[in-house]
Amino acid sequence: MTSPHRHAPAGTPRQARSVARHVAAVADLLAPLRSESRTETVPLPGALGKSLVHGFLAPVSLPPFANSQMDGYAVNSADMHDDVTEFAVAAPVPAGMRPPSLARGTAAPIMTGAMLPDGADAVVPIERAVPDSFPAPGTGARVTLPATAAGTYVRPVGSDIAAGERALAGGTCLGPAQLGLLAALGIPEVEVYRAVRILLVTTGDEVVEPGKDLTAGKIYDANGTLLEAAMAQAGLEVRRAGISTDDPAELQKLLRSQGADADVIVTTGGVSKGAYEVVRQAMEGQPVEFLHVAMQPGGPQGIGMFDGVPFLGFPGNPVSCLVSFEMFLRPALAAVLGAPALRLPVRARLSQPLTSPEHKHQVRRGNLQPDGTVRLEGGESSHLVRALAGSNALVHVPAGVTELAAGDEVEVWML
Ligand SMILES: Nc1nc2c(c(=O)[nH]1)N[C@H]1C(S)=C(S)[C@@H](COP(=O)(O)OP(=O)(O)OC[C@H]3O[C@@H](n4cnc5c(N)ncnc54)[C@H](O)[C@@H]3O)O[C@H]1N2
Ligand code: MOO
Repeated sequence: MTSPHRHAPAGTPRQARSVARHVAAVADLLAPLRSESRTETVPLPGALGKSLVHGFLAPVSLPPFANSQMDGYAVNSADMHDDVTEFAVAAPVPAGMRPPSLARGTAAPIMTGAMLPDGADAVVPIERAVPDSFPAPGTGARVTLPATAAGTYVRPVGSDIAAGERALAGGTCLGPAQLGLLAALGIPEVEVYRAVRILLVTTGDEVVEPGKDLTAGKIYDANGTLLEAAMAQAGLEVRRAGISTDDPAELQKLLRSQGADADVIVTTGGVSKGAYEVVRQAMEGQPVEFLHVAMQPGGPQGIGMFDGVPFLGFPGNPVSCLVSFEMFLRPALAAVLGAPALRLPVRARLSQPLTSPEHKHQVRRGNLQPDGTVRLEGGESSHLVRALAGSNALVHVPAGVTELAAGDEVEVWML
């Protein structure tokens, strides 16, 4: 008698680990990176893409004072009894200092952002004044203004954030907007987690540096550049150790000579089931596990420690190693440190049908269109770098889903 569950489906190792479990395992491995010893205080521009160590409260209110939202006249709305009221034009409100109080029955020319004088509670834009241009100061001019309610075109003190309110939470990934808020609050430097240092090694006797001659059986190293760029864009500090041959002793030497001060060692290739899996062999005797994640591409993975340094062994196919970075290393670092930011997940409609292996989470590459549809680029194979280069998104087909039709909704991550 056969049980439908007795055998793993073809191509899926029995003990495949789920994507979520592997993300958690990578996060556990990297948890020690969240340590006081890995923090630094840097001027704001140096904090871009890094994660804030401590949350903090606003030291000042924004705006710090009530000010005008328009170029126009500051008035006291209580002076306006009719549809239109004539005012004596007061001295213009100077920018950057406290203006004198507004005398009743007068309207003071005020520019956008200038402090509202005491006694004023509204601003009438210059376009609504008669005449609709500012008179020369001190000419005894008069202006007619329409009835205006208190608060009109006034930005109240603290209307953005009040002093003492939470400005940013610890673990926030600092992008331009967050750094802009810090600057607006008058904070010149912040304590962040230092950039994670990656030692990146690509492997394979067949792999040669771009620019060298391509002899029979050789291919150019795409992974080194692809991953270095992906990691650099995510704010990681990457050291390339070059290409290791398939000699495990050479790889060990390379890792020992360059890996000691790395936060994480990442290799590509040499992790599957071939006869010469250099990474597997180089890790013998180290607490490193080689396993299969129920994901396509990027199934074969290595994880553990090499000489006490956290180690991740990504598969050698170019798309597989990029997908491994996006699916495991980025989310794990985001969970542990708060940076890099997670990819933005959006819902999109497939513009064509697809099939996917039942027990694997499939990650296809695609192009999200302005109309909310996503067009798949290339097939599922993990050697398709040209299709990857034409994509702007990863398209997720969760385990358990075997077929999707054109028009079906999928989650995509914007790259
Ligand atoms: N019998 C099995 N064979 C394979 C399995 C399996 O489960 N059983 N898994 C397949 C999958 S899935 C993947 S992914 C690969 C992973 O292989 P490795 O990590 O051992 O990587 P390599 O064999 O070294 O290379 C795979 C592929 O990628 C090319 N490559 C390697 N490095 C680079 C580089 N730096 N730049 C560009 N291309 C690179 C390499 O030439 C191979 O074509 O294993 C499958 N096999
Ligand atoms: O994981 Mo492999 O990446 O399916 O080609």
